[in-house]
Amino acid sequence: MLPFARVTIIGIGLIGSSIARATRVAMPTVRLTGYDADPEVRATADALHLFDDVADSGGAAVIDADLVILCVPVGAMGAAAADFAADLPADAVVSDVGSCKAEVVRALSEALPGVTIVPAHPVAGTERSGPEAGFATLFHKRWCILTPPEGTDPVAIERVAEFWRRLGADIETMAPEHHDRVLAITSHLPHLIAYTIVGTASDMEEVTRSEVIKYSAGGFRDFTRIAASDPTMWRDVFLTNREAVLEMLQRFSEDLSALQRAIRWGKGDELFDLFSKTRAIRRGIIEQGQDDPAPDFGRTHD
Ligand SMILES: NC(=O)c1ccc[n+]([C@@H]2O[C@H](COP(=O)([O-])OP(=O)(O)OC[C@H]3O[C@@H](n4cnc5c(N)ncnc54)[C@H](O)[C@@H]3O)[C@@H](O)[C@H]2O)c1
Ligand SMILES: O=C(O)C(=O)C[C@]1(C(=O)O)C=C[C@@H](O)C=C1
Repeated sequence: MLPFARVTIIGIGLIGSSIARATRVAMPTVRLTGYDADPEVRATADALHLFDDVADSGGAAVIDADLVILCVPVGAMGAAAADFAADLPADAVVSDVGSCKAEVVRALSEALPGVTIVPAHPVAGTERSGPEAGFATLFHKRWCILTPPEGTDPVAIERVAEFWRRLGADIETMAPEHHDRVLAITSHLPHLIAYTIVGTASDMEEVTRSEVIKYSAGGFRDFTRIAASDPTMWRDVFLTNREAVLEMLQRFSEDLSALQRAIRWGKGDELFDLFSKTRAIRRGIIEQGQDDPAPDFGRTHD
């Protein structure tokens, strides 16, 4: 049996449009409705036939939904939920895909008192955004982390888990605060480093813009991909997951200073030991089959 029959997606960007595409493939009889605050995005979603219906208000979009998934930037979750709260059916389950969870859980619980909320985070994405950037296989073999508040109906949790399993994801459940600390180091800090390194390189007088482009075939190129990620999304992530990111940044700065000292004093053994350890970590990730599959999964550009 299908976990949900009428699914509404609020926010039709990379993630919202990927969920719509993946649902079409995995659960073709599900009735899909979409809504986005931006009328141009709604028109594009219509033209791409991503949904059975593209509604022109949040309320109209949720009126007969049994699952509503918020796919808006984390700083907009509370307002987007408040927008449809009055029209939400009493038995609907609300979920989201936000990249940080504690603050989103708080904002959704405040906007939707008494509603069953099962927050989720598919740990899958690209640097692109908007409805044209999505693709149906984005969630294949990727983690989807559920962070339900204590006391959430276990049946609702299992239905949301099953929905994501059908989109190809593997499920993990954890507390929102734990999620935010883990993702601060594995996702948020790497983005901050990429934004910094690309910004620094382009600011340096002797490294002109054209040289940055010309010599970016190596490691730097990987950083430029990450640093091309959506500015609104990432501004919201850093402001929303502030404490965990600052904690990880402090730890990272200390480790960076230790490396700086090792280079200054010619401590080759220290450098070699660290680089050997990190090489083993990368090999472990590949052996577990968790290497980034996205390049094979529908990207049309790099
Ligand atoms: N991009 C990724 O790699 C990735 C991965 C996992 C999770 N996420 C999370 O998914 C969410 C969406 O990210 P995305 O990459 O799809 O962004 P996106 O920019 O591609 O799409 C977001 C859409 O939300 C719409 N929107 C903004 N405020 C709204 C509101 N109040 N009501 C209705 N629509 C509104 C925007 O118009 C936009 O079309 C974010 O919370 C992000 O943290 C992103
Ligand atoms: O591959 C990328 O482009 C991503 O940044 C994806 C990524 C990540 O950091 O892993 C980014 C943010 C999300 O919340 C989940 C996934």
